[in-house]
Amino acid sequence: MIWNFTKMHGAGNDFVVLDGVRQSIELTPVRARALADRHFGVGADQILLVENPLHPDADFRYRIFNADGGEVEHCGNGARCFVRFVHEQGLSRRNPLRAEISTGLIVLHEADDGQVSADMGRTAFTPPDLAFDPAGLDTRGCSEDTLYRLDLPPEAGEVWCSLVAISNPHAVVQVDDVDTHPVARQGPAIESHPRFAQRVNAGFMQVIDRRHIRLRVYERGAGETLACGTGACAAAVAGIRRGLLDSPVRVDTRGGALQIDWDGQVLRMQGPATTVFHGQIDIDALTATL
Ligand SMILES: N[C@H](CCC[C@H](N)C(=O)O)C(=O)O
Repeated sequence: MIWNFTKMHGAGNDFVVLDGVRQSIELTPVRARALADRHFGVGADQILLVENPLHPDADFRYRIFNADGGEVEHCGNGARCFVRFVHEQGLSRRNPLRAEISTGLIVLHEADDGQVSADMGRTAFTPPDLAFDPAGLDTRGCSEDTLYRLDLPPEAGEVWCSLVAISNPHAVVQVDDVDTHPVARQGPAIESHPRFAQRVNAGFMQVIDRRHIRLRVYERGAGETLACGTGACAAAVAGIRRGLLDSPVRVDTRGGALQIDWDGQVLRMQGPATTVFHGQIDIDALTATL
C-alpha cells in the first residue's frame, strides 16, 4: 500500500505527517517504528496522523506516535506542524483550528509571519496525573511546587524533579548548565524509572533569568530531541510555580526558540513549523524489511 507523507519539523523536533482523511491509514506500532527508523525508514522523532474528528466541536483529530511506536497524549511542536499541514494540504482553511487530542481540544493559530501559536490544553501536577508512585520519597516544597527526590542507578546519581502533565507526563530537573549536565546518563534513567508506570519525558532546565531558560529534553519513546514543545511548556510552568520564572518565558532549545505564556489557567506556546519535503512510501514493503 502506498502512503503519501510529509516530512516536517518544529524547532528541529522532526515528524512524518500522514493525511488519514484522504488516505486510508491504519497506523500500528510496527508501522510507526518503521517510518521513524532513521536508517531503514524515513526517520522522525514522532509520527503524526491527521484524521476526521470524533469530538463534535473539533475540526480534526490529531494522533501522535513516538519513534518506539507508542501512541501518546500530546505533542506541542507537532501541533504547530499539524495546523501548517492542514492549511498547506487544503484540508481546511479554518484559522484558528480546533484539534482533538486524547484529553480534549487544543486551539491552533497560524500567524501571517509563519509563527504558530497553540493553546496547549490542561496542566496537572499530582502524582496520579503522571501515573507516578511517590511512596516513601523525600519531598521539598518550593513555593507552589513540590520537588521529589528520585533515586537513579549509581552512575546517574539522584535528582530533585517537578511533576508536570501537559496531557503527557514530564519530570523537570533544574540544572546549572544544560551543555555539561549528564543528560545522556540521567535522561534514560528518569524516562524509564519504575515509579513512572507510563514512563516520562525528562526535562533539564537551566534558568538564565526570570524570563529565559535553556532546555534539553530526553523524550519518552524517542530519546533526546532537539526540541520538545510540551517539555518547554512543562519547564516554564514548573519554573513559574517554583517562583523562579515570570510569564512569558523564552525557552531556548538546541533546535530553536519557543515562547511559553502561562497565567495559571491558559497555557500558550508559540514557535515555528517547517515543511521539509513530501514523499511516498510502500508501507508494506517497508515493514517487511524490518
Ligand atoms: N516532542 C513532543 C513530545 C512528544 C511527546 C512524547 N515524547 C511523549 O510524551 O511520550 C513535543 O513537542 O511535545
